[in-house]
Amino acid sequence: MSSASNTGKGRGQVAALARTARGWLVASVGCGAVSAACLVGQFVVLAHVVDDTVFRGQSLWAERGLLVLFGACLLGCIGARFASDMAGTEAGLQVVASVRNALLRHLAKAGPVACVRLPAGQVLSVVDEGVEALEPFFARYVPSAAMMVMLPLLILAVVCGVDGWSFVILACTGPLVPMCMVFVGYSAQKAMDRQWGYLSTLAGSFLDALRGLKTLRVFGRTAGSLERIGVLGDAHRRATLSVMKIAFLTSASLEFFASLSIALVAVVFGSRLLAGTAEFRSAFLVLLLAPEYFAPLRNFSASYHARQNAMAALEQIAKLQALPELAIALDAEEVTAGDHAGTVVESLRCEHVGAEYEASATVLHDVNCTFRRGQFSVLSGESGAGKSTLLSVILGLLPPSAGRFCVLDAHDLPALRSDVCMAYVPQRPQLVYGTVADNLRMGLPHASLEAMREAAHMADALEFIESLPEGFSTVVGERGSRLSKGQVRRLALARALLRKPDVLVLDEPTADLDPASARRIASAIRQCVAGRIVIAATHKAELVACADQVLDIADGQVMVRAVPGDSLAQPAGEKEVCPA
Ligand SMILES: Nc1ncnc2c1ncn2[C@@H]1O[C@H](COP(=O)(O)OP(=O)(O)OP(=O)(O)O)[C@@H](O)[C@H]1O
Repeated sequence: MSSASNTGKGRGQVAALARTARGWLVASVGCGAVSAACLVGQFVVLAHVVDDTVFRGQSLWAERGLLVLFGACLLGCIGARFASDMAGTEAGLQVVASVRNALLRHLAKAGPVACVRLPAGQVLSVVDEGVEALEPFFARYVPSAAMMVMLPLLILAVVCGVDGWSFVILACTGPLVPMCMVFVGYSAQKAMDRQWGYLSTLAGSFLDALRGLKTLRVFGRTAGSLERIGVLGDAHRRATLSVMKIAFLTSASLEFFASLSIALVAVVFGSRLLAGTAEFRSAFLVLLLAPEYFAPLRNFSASYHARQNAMAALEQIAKLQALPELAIALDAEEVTAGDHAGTVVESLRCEHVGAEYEASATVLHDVNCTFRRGQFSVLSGESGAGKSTLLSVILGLLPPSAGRFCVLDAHDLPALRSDVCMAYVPQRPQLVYGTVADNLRMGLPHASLEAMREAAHMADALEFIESLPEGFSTVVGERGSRLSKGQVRRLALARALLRKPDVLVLDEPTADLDPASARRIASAIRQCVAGRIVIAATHKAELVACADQVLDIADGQVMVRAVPGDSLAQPAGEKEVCPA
């Protein structure tokens, strides 16, 4: 993508973001204007008072009116500057909060299928540091950019009325600063982009190393991984240093121009004062104003790297925002049993459904099948056949690329997806750092202990939970590291059952389990079938043996296998075929 189109996009994004905190930004710039006016007023009054008392023999008492005015301007300047800073900070914080919320909402809509297209480390660093980088842009850069225009123009106007030579010197040297900023801006932006690239890769590598510590250690690759992280850290340090170098060089060149210009004004005025062709009041006022003419330019330069940083961050944010919204939007995400009274989901139906992750790489095509209430359906097939893909379509995480997936209610009428209480046990269940109860309540936030015990009992997890040192209050460790794989799986099943779902979707629910545990889980699943739709993807014979319907997936197509004693001919949930 060309840098011009990037810049255009960046400007569009900035304008859209500025609208979210427009009030505070206007307040910040407005207060900045008041402080600029007070500052100039204060110096005009001071020059008057000093001239009157030192050269015109006036007493301070005679100047009391001007002294009060000076005090008022001083206080007004301090107060307005404080208010401007506070309003700018508020604007920055508001933008950060709104961008982060929007980004998180978008990631939720993109869903897990789209989110895995970017490395987790990158997503993490953008949502964290990337969004934070917008705060100094709106809190400092935007107000200082406004101030850089207002205060120098005001000073130029005053100086123009006081002394022509000084006006010419300031008017000629002032624009050198923004020109210098534009010149260094391009190389600074490149350095910033490089810095962001290293930060994202570093965050991703660190996360991968933490997750795969066990494997790295067994393979003897811990040192190699640490070395790689070290190299990346070093590259990030160097990129940061080059950014700082540009920032320091910019401010040094600015200082040079400012000092040169002020010295020139002083020398020109000094020589004219000596020659008696200029008066003290004007010279004093111009010398008071000259440093203030450059101060906002200096502040602007100091905050310029905030702009570069924000532009680099916006580019990363745009990549996250470009993730497609694959997950079906469920407004009623907190749907639980009872919330959808009146709708009893009778069946789920795939009609000529196709599924793909990337265009032209179809995983499933022309899938026709029905999942009925009170029926346990098993998706079977070789690894990579597309079982999890079909589950993603059913869960609404991947929209069908062809055909349609529909939900039918008790009257065989289409029901809204958001009316359906679904629960899911993924192939690799995720537990959070917290207690057993915390993890169960992710399924149903205010579940009672009794409800949790009941769900745990159904999932064959109650016995092991009660044998833990603190029962339901035992901390499970990072991603359930203090539990066995089988215990994690049973806990995840209990979490799903706690929701009392209409539709229970399970991906390899008996993986990692010994035959006895697998049979117990199969039997537990079988017990849940009454009154709900249960669908599992599995390779395991003990689950296939429990099924009312087996769907074989091969070559992207689904074949319904005949099962002896099909549940259509048998009352719901009463099948007892789980092997002992
Ligand atoms: N997020 C993804 N992006 C791109 N391709 C994917 C993604 N997930 C799966 N695939 C591809 O889709 C195909 C089907 O994968 P899927 O996970 O559905 O198979 P599966 O039958 O569940 O396999 P397993 O039994 O090993 O879990 C595979 O070729 C896989 O490489």
